[in-house]
Amino acid sequence: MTYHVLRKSPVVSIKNLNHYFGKGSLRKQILFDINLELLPGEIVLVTGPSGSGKTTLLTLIGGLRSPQSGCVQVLRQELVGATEEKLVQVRRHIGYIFQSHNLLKSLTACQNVQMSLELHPDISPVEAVAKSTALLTTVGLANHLNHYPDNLSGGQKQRVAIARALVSRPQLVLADEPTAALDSQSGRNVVELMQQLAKEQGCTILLVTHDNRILDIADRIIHIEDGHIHRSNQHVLERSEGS
Ligand SMILES: Nc1ncnc2c1ncn2[C@@H]1O[C@H](COP(=O)(O)OP(=O)(O)OP(=O)(O)O)[C@@H](O)[C@H]1O
Repeated sequence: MTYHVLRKSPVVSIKNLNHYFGKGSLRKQILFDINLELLPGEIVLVTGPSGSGKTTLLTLIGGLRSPQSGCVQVLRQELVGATEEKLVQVRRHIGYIFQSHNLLKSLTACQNVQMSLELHPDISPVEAVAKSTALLTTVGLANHLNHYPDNLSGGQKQRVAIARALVSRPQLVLADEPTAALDSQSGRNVVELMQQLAKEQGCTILLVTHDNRILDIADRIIHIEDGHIHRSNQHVLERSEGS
């Protein structure tokens, strides 16, 4: 019973979130009264025109900037009014995947993945190598463990970034246009891999995209326009499977 309740409690719960950039006469509202819940294991896509506020929402949920008003609960922590220390704590339990993969050029694929485990003191260096090797093998890079990013293709770099985001088994993964720099087949492979790993690990994925070709991986699609959530399609897959 308790387990059931815990499973269903949201990973992200946002109430009445407004966000502004700039000061004085340049102050501009970017997000308007956002209300949103993400449940464990859900894959939720965020679509919307350029400049509509998608990345801003993602960075607020990710504790990469401080939310100014409303309630933003992430992994049971309130981020509105949180100290920088608390934000850092929350970030440790989130996996991030960005368009430009952000791999360190001076580190090999395996070292890039290991890096995200260094934040977890309970994982020894030997375990970190083993976990990183295992996940890079899962994403099809067993033969590229010691390659540097410059010697990997765009799709391979993005797969390293996925391994890095997921190796610590985060409950929440935030992805900002992870397929933008990839050709259509690599993009497809990358999101299917994210979907497979997320379902295996039971983590929630929030993914911002302009890429209509990947919408079918979503359990739910949220559409943002001019800082407002315009549509939130519940359980896309369930409905299309049932029809
Ligand atoms: N640091 C900032 N300071 C001031 N304005 C900003 C800042 N970051 C974003 N904005 C503005 O906020 C609005 C929303 O930007 P945001 O990047 O969230 O949109 P987006 O929907 O992710 O766009 P895109 O699809 O082009 O990435 C835009 O008008 C942008 O110019």
